[in-house]
Amino acid sequence: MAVLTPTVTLDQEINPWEAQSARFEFAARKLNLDEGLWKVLSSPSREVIVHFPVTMDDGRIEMFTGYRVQHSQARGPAKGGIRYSPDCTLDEVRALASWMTWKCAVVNIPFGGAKGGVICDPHKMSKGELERMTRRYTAEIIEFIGPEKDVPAPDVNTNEQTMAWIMDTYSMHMRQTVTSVVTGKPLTLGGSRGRTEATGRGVMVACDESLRYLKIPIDGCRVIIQGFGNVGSNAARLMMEHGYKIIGIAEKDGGLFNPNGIDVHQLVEYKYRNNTLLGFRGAEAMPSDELILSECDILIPAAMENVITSRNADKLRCRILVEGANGPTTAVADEILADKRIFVVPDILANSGGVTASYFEWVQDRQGYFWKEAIINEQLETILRDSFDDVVRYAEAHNVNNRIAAYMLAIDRVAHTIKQRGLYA
Ligand SMILES: NC(=O)C1=CN([C@@H]2O[C@H](COP(=O)(O)OP(=O)(O)OC[C@H]3O[C@@H](n4cnc5c(N)ncnc54)[C@H](OP(=O)(O)O)[C@@H]3O)[C@@H](O)[C@H]2O)C=CC1
Ligand SMILES: O=C(O)CCC(=O)C(=O)O
Repeated sequence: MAVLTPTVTLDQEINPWEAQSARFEFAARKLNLDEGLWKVLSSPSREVIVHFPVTMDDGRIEMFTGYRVQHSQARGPAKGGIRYSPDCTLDEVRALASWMTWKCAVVNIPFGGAKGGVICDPHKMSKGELERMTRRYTAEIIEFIGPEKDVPAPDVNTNEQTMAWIMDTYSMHMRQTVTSVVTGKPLTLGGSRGRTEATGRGVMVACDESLRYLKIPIDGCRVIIQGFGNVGSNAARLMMEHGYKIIGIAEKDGGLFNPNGIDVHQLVEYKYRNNTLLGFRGAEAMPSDELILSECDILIPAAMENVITSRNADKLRCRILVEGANGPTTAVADEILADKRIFVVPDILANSGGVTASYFEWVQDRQGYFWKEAIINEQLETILRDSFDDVVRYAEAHNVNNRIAAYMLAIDRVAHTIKQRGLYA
């Protein structure tokens, strides 16, 4: 049975909220989920939309629109990143918030799900403009966030500096320093060792476990990665150091291909200096959309949504797809990948290393005691390996693919908590 009928329009197919809802409904039906719980879980519990002014460097006032959507707080405070993007929409943030609920449940950490976004083009803004925008956005949503309510983190185009501004703005309003209001902060402001690399590290663990499950050796395993930001660059570096061969890296302005492997350390250095991958001498230039269709063992989309759709899924030439990004594959494409027998590690499992390390950061901030990096990495890897195992065993037991298994496992855990709390009496 198809998760989403292939007769949907492309607009419907690439709407992230539709993509999330299609998988939720399919998994809920399989679970025979109680009708009331279905209603509770199929829409976010709170959607905040704010319009706010920012003084730009030239003295102009610009109005910005921001969102913070909380999907569920049943298992604990809502948790999830904030993204800055000109294409950010409410439906996208809704979907991302729901994916956070399922992701935290898959790795069994005590959080619900939320996500935030501001419509802006951060590449065209100065540091001062970004700081003023971040502080004003924080002030606008301040009553809805907090260590016990909703804990933001970095996502696309936000980073530890953004988190430092949010933490400082929140603390100014509370009249005391509250580090645990956000995660992904700089180390000196209550950040955690290992958080910056955590999502990439988790992606590597997902690749290791997939290979172990499929009985394929790691050494020389050929990998193509789309996106060379936080997730993509850290996954690429850690994986190269671990014996993988990174043969392709695709970014918005073009891709790089080298069948003998790209030196990721040199590429990180090059991008830092030039702010682009273009012109790097250690690989051939190749258009990004062509690169992600090239033959490889593992493809890792680690940039954005809707990269693999009904238009290109049948052209993929990878054996394993590990979703570093949120929502890179549409529900229609899922069916095509299943027909091609591509082994998929879904986003809510594959990129869960970030929120798992965020959980460690939140715990450390509240304890006021900071752990060594080796302990963080070890605990992160244990949680991710166990969660991978839970998902693939669930998939085998229920004869569903890994994505539906992850949704079923997560929905069941959240539903159980709601019933236990008696929220649904
Ligand atoms: N950061 C985290 O901890 C987590 C992130 N994720 C998800 O991972 C994905 C990437 O996030 P993150 O690495 O943090 O974001 P970043 O902003 O750090 O990096 C995104 C990268 O993707 C590139 N990119 C953007 N559009 C395209 C495109 N069309 N083709 C190829 N590359 C593109 C960007 O290039 P440019 O800068 O030129 O636009 C940038 O290098 C997102 O889906 C995010 O939600 C999931 C879990 C945790
Ligand atoms: O670290 C976090 O809290 C959330 C990261 C995030 O936004 C995500 O996993 O998509």
